[in-house]
Amino acid sequence: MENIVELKNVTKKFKGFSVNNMNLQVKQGYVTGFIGANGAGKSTTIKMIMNLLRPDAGEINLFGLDYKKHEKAIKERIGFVYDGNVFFEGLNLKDIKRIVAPAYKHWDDKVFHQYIEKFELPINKSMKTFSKGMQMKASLAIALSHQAELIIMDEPTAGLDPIFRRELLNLLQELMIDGNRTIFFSTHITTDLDRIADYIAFMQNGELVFNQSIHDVAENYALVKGGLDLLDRDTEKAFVHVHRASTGFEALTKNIQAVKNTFGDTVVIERASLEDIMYYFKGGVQHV
Ligand SMILES: Nc1ncnc2c1ncn2[C@@H]1O[C@H](COP(=O)(O)OP(=O)(O)OP(=O)(O)O)[C@@H](O)[C@H]1O
Repeated sequence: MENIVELKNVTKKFKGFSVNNMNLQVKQGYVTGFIGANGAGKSTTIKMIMNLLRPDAGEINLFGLDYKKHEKAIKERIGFVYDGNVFFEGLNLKDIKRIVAPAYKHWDDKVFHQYIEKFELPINKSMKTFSKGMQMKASLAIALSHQAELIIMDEPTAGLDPIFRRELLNLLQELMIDGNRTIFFSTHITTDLDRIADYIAFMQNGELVFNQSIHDVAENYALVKGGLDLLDRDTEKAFVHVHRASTGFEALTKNIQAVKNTFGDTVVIERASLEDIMYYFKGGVQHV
């Protein structure tokens, strides 16, 4: 099975916001980073993938199974790391483990204790005394202790200090070595993705803009700089969005070849970072 998560024409409407007709595939054996501005709909999508929120229309399959018939079998195979305390606040990790472990067929006590030690978490202290980073670590320790094939994380690096963030990225890389695991996670820290992501799914205003390999993103998107005299209604079509300044323009293209054909060497073409891409897509008029 190539796609471990598959959303087909998924729609979810809230007052003032909707996820529209979303089609998303998460490839097995790879790390997919899920990006988008605040309020783009990432958490809503993740909640639907986790069956914490029901779509109004469309289909969601995980491991080729649907939640209606296979909820337990699906959840068994997922490690979910959530930004926030999903556990009972008053409990300590020992109690939580006692509650959570029996729910998983493949719970591994030894692995759990290894992570608790590695993350330097107190096992007898109430979770309400944990810092945000400690709560994230606890959530991660549990997610990694039942041989999950798919790890889903909603902003796992938010609130972590830079050292643990780097350690976490290394750990995720290690987890990928056996080739059977898939990781899907949302983040605002796009530099983390340069380090570990194979695919980038980019969402804006409730719609998936693209889901491409990081290599294809680098091949397709670029920043273009040049003089204002080069711009007219036709040449501007080569761009997602153009910023004008008195000194010239800077624009994002999703078709480098078209830019080369149109402008030749009258413009400068530079690599676009994921932040550049998000920024320009947010900018307004889109020729997509
Ligand atoms: N239960 C709900 N009822 C009504 N509106 C909601 C609900 N949940 C989310 N929304 C709205 O849906 C939109 C998308 O929110 P969502 O949390 O999915 O965005 P996000 O991309 O995860 O943002 P962030 O990066 O800030 O976490 C927001 O406008 C939010 O207010």
